[in-house]
Amino acid sequence: MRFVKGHGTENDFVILPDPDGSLDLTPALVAAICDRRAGIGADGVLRVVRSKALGRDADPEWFMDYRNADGSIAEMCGNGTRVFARYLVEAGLAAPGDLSIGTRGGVRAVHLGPSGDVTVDMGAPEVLGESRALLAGHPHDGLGVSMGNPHLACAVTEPVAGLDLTRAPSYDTAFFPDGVNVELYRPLGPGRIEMRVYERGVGETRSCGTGTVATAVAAAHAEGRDEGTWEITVPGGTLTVILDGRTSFLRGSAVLVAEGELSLSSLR
Ligand SMILES: N[C@@H](CCC[C@H](N)C(=O)O)C(=O)O
Repeated sequence: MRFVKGHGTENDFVILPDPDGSLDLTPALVAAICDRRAGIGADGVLRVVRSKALGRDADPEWFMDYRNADGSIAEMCGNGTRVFARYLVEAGLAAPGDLSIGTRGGVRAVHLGPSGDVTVDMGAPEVLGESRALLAGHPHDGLGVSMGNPHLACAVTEPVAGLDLTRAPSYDTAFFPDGVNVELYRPLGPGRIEMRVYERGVGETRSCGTGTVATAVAAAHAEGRDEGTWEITVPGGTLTVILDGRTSFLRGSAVLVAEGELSLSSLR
């Protein structure tokens, strides 16, 4: 079957056009596609399917069926939504400008700007409360935030480049019964943050859209506010997050870099 490869600030995805929902996308197939040696390699898969084919008749025409690299399902993916929108427009399935995309986390309004940036209305963040992660034996206190999917955003004082993210952080499984994405962030000055992330179902990635929004929420919360604009630098680039007290916006680049034919029989 045809595939397209794309990324948003180096959070990379294999896009599988499956308009009628006929593909049997098992966790094992997703893991095989995302394998960086035996497959295409990616942080996740974006299946492009008509909402109607899934019985989601009230949703917009296109549904983003997002899967993590280990085959697990997540409620939402911010960078994935931006790359998905780029694909819809470049494939001629949606007009440039404003469009809506169905996700498990709800309908997301997207704007494709003339400069190449893609902005998503990520919805209202939900503050879950304080919790703690253990990273390479070191405790890190943070703020739990739901962006549809669960996050724990922990402030650190040292440069994030020096943190050991080679192993999964441990966390309070009673607080996060469905697992959690852990962000480590360092404020650099007004509206500027650097961040790294260990994603549930993936491992360390070079960017995480929902994670940057959760980080902005935690940074704002620490200052007793819920509004502002942040430039958040991740290993794969820089994303802009805007909080207006009601909703949140994520803005950044989204590019398609390759397309080809996937041998499903070999991968299976
Ligand atoms: N990279 C994504 C988040 C993907 C889902 C996450 N790993 C989870 O399991 O919740 C983003 O850009 O938001």
